[in-house]
Amino acid sequence: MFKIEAVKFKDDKIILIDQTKLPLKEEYIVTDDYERIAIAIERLEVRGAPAIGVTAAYALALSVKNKNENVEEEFLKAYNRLKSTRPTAVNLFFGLDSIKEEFEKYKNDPRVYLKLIEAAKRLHEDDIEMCEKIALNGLSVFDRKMRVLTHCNTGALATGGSGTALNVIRRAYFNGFVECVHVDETRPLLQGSRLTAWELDKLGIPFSINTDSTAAVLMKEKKVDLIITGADRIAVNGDTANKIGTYNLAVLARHHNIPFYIAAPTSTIDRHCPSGKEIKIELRGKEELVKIGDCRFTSDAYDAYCPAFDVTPAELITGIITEKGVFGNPYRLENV
Ligand SMILES: CSC[C@H]1O[C@H](OP(=O)(O)O)[C@H](O)[C@@H]1O
Repeated sequence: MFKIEAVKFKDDKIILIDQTKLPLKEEYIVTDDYERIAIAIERLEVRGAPAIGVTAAYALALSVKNKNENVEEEFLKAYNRLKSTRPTAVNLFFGLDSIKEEFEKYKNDPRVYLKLIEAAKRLHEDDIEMCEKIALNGLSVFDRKMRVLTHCNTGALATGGSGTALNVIRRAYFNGFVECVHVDETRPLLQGSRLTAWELDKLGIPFSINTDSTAAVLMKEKKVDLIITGADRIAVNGDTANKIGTYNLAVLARHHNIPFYIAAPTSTIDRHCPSGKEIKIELRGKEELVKIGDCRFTSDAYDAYCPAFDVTPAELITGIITEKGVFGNPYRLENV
């Protein structure tokens, strides 16, 4: 069976499928250079909170490969460069800090590279296991065959494993609980119509793509029974940052009395973040709004506002599906 992997580590190289080229081309980036990985994260050639955390961990480990002098200096240079790539997804910092902790233990040990790679592989294996537990726990939110709407991409392309929200949908489908999936195209970078559609097609799960602005009428016409999206950072009180347009869905879901769930690993919970007010939202360049791929469709002289994420307040979230279970309101996630 076709296996989708956002990131692989083989023969001391990181292998990424270039997500900016999907679904029309399947091209790969193969490198051991952390700077190339930093650029890949910034360009969203690899994207999705857990996927960038795993990828950055491998890249940081590689920064000390074959280094015999100035090892700590090189490591910290790589750490700071990778840390600067994208500000919102907490998994990036979780991955980098996991490797940094390991480096502090082994920085004077000749086996330091091997130890850091082992730590990165453990992080990757944990992510794979987390994805399956989330999918299993997510089954509890289905009480019948349901039509599910999702936003952005939260499948294997967004993680080190089989995905979060889209993995819940996948497992529910193969357990007979999903009739079809409504896929928000997810402007401006179209992670839905390009990546989620590609994954569902490979899985043989029935879906249809809709513009983000069509989600409201799908709910009004009672064509949606459940909404599940991913997350990039979850505050202790349950406020959740996710792809821009998620907040819209949560407000609409409340208006139409439709259950709205977030699916994410507990590594996406920021225990130092009391509420959504403290979450830094990444602003992307207006190029991403005035072009699709290389095709410009409006003047670049116009101003544009392009936040990559928005924050959904906890009171609009029915439940948060994690590998440790499904949590509900009121959220107190500092010790999860
Ligand atoms: C499983 S995390 C997926 C999460 O990441 C996406 O953002 P981006 O494509 O910009 O990396 C989006 O917010 C998804 O929900």
